[in-house]
Amino acid sequence: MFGAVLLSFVGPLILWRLYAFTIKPWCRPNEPKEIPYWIPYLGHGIPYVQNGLGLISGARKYFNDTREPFAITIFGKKLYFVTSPEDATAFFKESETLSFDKIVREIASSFGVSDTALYDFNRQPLGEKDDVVSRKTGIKNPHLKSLSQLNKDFMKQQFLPGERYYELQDRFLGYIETSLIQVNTSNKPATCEAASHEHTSLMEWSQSVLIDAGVRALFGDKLLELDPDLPKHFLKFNDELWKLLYKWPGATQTRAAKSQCIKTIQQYLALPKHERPGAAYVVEVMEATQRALGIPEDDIATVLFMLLWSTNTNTYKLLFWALAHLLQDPDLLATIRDETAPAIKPGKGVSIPYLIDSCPWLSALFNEVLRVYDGVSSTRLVTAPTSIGGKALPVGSRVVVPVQQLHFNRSIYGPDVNEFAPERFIRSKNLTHSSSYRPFGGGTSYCPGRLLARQEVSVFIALALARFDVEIVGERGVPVVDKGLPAGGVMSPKPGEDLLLRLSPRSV
Ligand code: HEM
Repeated sequence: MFGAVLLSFVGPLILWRLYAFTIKPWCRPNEPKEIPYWIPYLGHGIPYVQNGLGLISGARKYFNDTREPFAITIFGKKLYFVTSPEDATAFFKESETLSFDKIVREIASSFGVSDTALYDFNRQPLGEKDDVVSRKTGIKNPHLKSLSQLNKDFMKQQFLPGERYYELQDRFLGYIETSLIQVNTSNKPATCEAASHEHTSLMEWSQSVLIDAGVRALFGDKLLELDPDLPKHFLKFNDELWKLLYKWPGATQTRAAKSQCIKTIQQYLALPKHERPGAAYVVEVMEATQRALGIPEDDIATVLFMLLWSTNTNTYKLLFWALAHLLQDPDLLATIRDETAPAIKPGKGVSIPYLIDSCPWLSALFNEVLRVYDGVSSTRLVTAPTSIGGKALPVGSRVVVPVQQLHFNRSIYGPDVNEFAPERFIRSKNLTHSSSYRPFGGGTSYCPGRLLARQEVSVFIALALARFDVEIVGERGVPVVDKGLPAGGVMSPKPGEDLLLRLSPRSV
């Protein structure tokens, strides 16, 4: 009896598997091959959440490392993965049929932006008379763009060099500088909640200085006055955002952290303008244009929270890894301390052009940290028939470039690909222009914050080395990275992996 039931279940399963993974690929050679699985719908969902990077590397090797696009089914969705540099370039160029906007829309929905607001955001005005945003705010919109398209322009105006950018840069870097000036009696920077009275956690140091600067540079000081714990809620949310994106059950605490941040931004928005001075252009213009469209305040707060998230989600982790490696390498530390010293002029602040153009080892460290720890997976929705690497991608499917597959390509980076070796960027000056180096994506969604991210990390390191002798407490190697969770950005260390530091002021 049991045998018959088993057979009636197993028989069709074997037939289905034979059809899906042997016969169908044979009949349709122009479609990407798929990694076989046994349980329909589930596919490789669990291994993806447990060790997504390992699963993708395993899949690439399963197909003999040809780097042709391949597919993996994850919880009922078939994702197409692109891992060769040439295909990644095609992916970023193909902005017409591979839509990033639709993915942003899904992310916005996971953040809690309402369907009505999303509709308003993505609606293109039919003509000048219908262009309410332009009429009410005076913002020119000759191409009748939707508000979500205009937002991209606002972000570029804010984060790419120009008058508005320099204003933000001064404020951002000014906050970092102030945070690193004050040292209280227990030898820790004033803004840091250290792990003990004498020691500072590297992660807390990186988080407290950069998130504080990030929030203040965008919103002025008011937001942190309204909720001094905002950075804590933000970090809780940031660590677990993947649960919302993957609709993971039981993400109550993640939702609570998100709601807390949004509630504070809503309180901020409810204040009269004169009580919340110091907001950046991008915050002001996003608020004004959404109000013009009649978008409710809770949606405006959620959209501004997305802005806060996109500007702060990665950089503190980048700084953490840069310092974690630097502090284990006395020669590199001495080199970077020497080369950055001329950038710091007492009373005149830090010279950014000097740090960026005349400090090759600092740049090499920054580039190598991004190569090794950036776990970004650029994702697009296929909106019209598209072919990449000679393989047809079905309309409605998702296609992903997992950047780690490019950054650990032995044929590009050589036999030491698995080593942390900043000198590779000194040896090969053009490596950052390689199509296999894409920490900030590419094409129309090329990260507008890439310059600011580099400056934040560079200024922090230069000032920290000039102002402190930084020692690691105890015998610890570089913390172990958590490759298990679907990071979606710069990866975190595994829980409990951190470095304790002792900071002693240097006489400058
Ligand atoms: C280590 C730091 C950072 C990394 C690794 C990073 C990475 C990326 C990547 C890969 C994308 C493109 C996503 C895609 O095409 O699928 C992106 C987009 C974006 N990034 Fe960054 N980013 C960083 C820092 C920043 C900072 C500091 C800001 C703002 C100040 C920022 C703002 C944005 C925005 C607004 C977008 C969306 C652009 C669009 O919609 O076209 N990022 N980032």
